[in-house]
Amino acid sequence: MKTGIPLEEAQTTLLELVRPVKECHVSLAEAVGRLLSQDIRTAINLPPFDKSPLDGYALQAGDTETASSENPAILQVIEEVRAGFVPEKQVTPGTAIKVMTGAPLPAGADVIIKFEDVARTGNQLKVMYPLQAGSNIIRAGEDVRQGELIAAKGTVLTPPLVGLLAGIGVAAVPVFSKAKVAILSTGDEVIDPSEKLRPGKIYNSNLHSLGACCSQLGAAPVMMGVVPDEQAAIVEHISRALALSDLVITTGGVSVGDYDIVPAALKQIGAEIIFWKVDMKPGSPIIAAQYNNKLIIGLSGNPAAAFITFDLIVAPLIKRMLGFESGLPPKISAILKDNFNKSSQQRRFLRAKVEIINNIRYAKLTGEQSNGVLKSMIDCNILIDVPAGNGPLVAGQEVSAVVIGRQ
Ligand SMILES: Nc1nc2c(c(=O)[nH]1)N[C@H]1C(S)=C(S)[C@@H](COP(=O)(O)OP(=O)(O)OC[C@H]3O[C@@H](n4cnc5c(N)ncnc54)[C@H](O)[C@@H]3O)O[C@H]1N2
Ligand code: MOO
Repeated sequence: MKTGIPLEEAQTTLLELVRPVKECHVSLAEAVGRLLSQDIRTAINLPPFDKSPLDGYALQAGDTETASSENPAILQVIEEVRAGFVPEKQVTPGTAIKVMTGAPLPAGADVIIKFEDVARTGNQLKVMYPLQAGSNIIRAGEDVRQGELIAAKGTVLTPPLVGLLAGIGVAAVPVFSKAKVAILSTGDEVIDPSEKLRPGKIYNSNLHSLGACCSQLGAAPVMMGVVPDEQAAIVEHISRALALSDLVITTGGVSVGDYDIVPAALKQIGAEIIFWKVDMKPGSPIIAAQYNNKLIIGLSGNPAAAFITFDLIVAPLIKRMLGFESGLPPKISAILKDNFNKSSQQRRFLRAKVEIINNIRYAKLTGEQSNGVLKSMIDCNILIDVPAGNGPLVAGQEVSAVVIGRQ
């Protein structure tokens, strides 16, 4: 078992151990935000046939070559075609077929003229000017052509893409399955927000913040509730969580206190401990283990520490399980807007928000930075990466940061 490893080693070691979960098919109504698990090529032209863009008459342009107001082309209307129906007759010289918007172009016709531009008496149609063959016709395949690649495997399904899939007749969309992520909180002091607060107890925020993170990523959280600081109970709950999910996250009980027994419980289950403790603050006591090819990640119980290690270490794993190519958060540099007065013996991540002013990117701290404070996560969309051994930070200095990109 490794201990005190750099964050990047923790990230890459774990990323190598996860694969996208299975594929499944979902309905169009459930598809937005999911990732395509296969390339999609269209089996049809869209639109599937040449059609009319307006309510008018389909005819042959050749009949109108010499047409004028004084000497109009006179045509015989032989049929009417509504959208959704097909013409029974063909347009031949001297004839026209009335077509509604969306109706197929009748065979033999090479131009469509709108109602407002003709005069009609009985079945007789007068066209007062010459028409250009090919005008006012929507061609088959104008949108997409049969065989064309519509979207590649790994593409996120957006509303226009969902619409296009519907347009080419894909009703069941192949997507990567939602990874099931079990979340379990440990701690004798932790109670459900629905309970009455009692002395010494604290409401369970981790279960819900991490469950919300999983949902936002597109995974399916499996909320396992709270388990007391008893090894047997933790063993039982983690075993159950393993059976119900593709990845297990626990919070609390990973430090060195007398009741920090998640590491011992993992060993009792027979899980292989991959590492314990990452060289970062907050969240350093994170533990990662594997059992039957499933990962179990034990995060610190401190709400901000749990959140930050989730963003930096767990979210990339979930993204890969959901089919994303690279789940690692991007890095940026920015000008610090505030002072931060503490020195950092350990590598430290500070909660901040990006602000762009006059094209310059600034990082503004979002509030109190201690490891239990959740409020400063609310506006946080970047984590400033302060190297180990750094002294206090001063407003105006350049810092590097990891984009967590929530909100
Ligand atoms: N002697 C040492 N003590 C501690 C060390 C150390 O190195 N030596 N490390 C500290 C650091 S850093 C951290 S981080 C914490 C990690 O402790 P645990 O992961 O074992 O977490 P707990 O002790 O169970 O809880 C920490 C804190 O968070 C509160 N908590 C726990 N679960 C929840 C929850 N679901 N929702 C809201 N709040 C929760 C809990 O009450 C504690 O206050 O260890 C330090 N100690
Ligand atoms: O790792 Mo604890 O690092 O302060 O939250």
